[in-house]
Amino acid sequence: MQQKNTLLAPSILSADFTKLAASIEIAEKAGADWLHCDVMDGHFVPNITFGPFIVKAIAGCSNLTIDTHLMISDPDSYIPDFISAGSHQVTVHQETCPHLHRSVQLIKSLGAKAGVSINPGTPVSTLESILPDLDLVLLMSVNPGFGGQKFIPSSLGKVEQLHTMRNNLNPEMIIAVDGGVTVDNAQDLVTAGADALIAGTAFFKAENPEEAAAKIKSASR
Ligand SMILES: O=C(CO)[C@@H](O)[C@H](O)COP(=O)(O)O
Ligand SMILES: [Co+2]
Repeated sequence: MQQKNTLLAPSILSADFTKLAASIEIAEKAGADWLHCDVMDGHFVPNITFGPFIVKAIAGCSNLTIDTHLMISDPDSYIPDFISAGSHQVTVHQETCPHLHRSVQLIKSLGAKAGVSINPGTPVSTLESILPDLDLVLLMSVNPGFGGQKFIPSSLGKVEQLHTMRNNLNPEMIIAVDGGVTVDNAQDLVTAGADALIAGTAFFKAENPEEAAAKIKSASR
């Protein structure tokens, strides 16, 4: 099988918000592939971050793929705003979408790639019906709401399970892992089937972000 490079998506949540443009430049220079934008509403998750206005500012000063992670209730009402703001990929939570197929089709109809995320407590099997329609799955390896949490070890088995399911149903679909990713667990995650790794703390709080990025991106399968 052809060896693929691991995609790195620094989470802007861990960046210095007083120096957003400089933080984005650090990510670009370090060879990041996506910029991960964590949108939280204080309802679905116990924290509030930012909305389309900030995503637009981020997209305006970056050439990277803008990967927007919506941790909000009723995402359908806001998907158009986040795509107009410059998101190339929009991921919704399975737990927030009673009509998941409709939400996914809405994202695609507006020209963005569509992703679905699941919480650590949600089984991978719940994605089976929607998998053929997806561009990516964002597997949460912490409970969503905050950066800087510890990786939940059982997530590794979920990546393996999803990898098998993806090979059968949608081989082109990307598996991304989000939460507690470090230079030390990156290789295990990629071996299990991850294609993209989201890294907030491990990238922006690293002494040398460029070195951290190189280590994470060197993980291969
Ligand atoms: O979506 C989330 C948390 O809800 C993540 O994207 C985190 O923001 C990643 O941060 P680290 O765990 O890598 O510090
Ligand atoms: Co995220």
